[in-house]
Amino acid sequence: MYPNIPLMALTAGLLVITVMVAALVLSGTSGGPHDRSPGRPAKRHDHRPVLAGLLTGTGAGTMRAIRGATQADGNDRDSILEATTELLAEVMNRNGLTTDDIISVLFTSTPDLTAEFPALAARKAGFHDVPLLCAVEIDVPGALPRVVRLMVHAGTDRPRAQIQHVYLRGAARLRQDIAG
Ligand SMILES: O=C(O)C(=O)C[C@]1(C(=O)O)C=C[C@@H](O)C=C1
Repeated sequence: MYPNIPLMALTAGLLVITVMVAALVLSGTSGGPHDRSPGRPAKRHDHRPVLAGLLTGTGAGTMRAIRGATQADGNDRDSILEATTELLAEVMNRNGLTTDDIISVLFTSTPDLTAEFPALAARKAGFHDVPLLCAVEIDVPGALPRVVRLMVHAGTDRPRAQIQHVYLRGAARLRQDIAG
């Protein structure tokens, strides 16, 4: 009696497709990246964050965006790296994140900060395999000088209402409405 190889392959293929479709459907129904209901917590024994985690490629839950900003003391390498390192550490700590949870980080510097890329601070802090990008902020007349801003995308089980956005030093005045 020989095993029916084509039938076994077909069965295995159908099983894989079924699991993938189930994961997609479940992650889209609640707590997934397309969930527009603000702050709806996951159920106690909810398996959906795990499936969503598989889809985000991180250890956990839904992809969330976290904002932050700080002000460097001056346009020199040490000041930019020091301010950025502090900001990143606060974002990670206040939101209970590890580098495994991070999907990407986008930085901007005001046009007066040219001495160093803020991304270097992230690499020094261990974000080696995280996609990073730096850009120049819009040069709005009268805007706060020497500001490093960031946007972190991370996989997390926290509902959006519990995300802590971090504004430090002189940048604390920028978004008093959302700063944690
Ligand atoms: O959140 C900040 O860092 C701000 O300065 C505020 C603000 C905004 O108006 O929403 C302005 C400019 C930045 O590009 C991002 C956001």
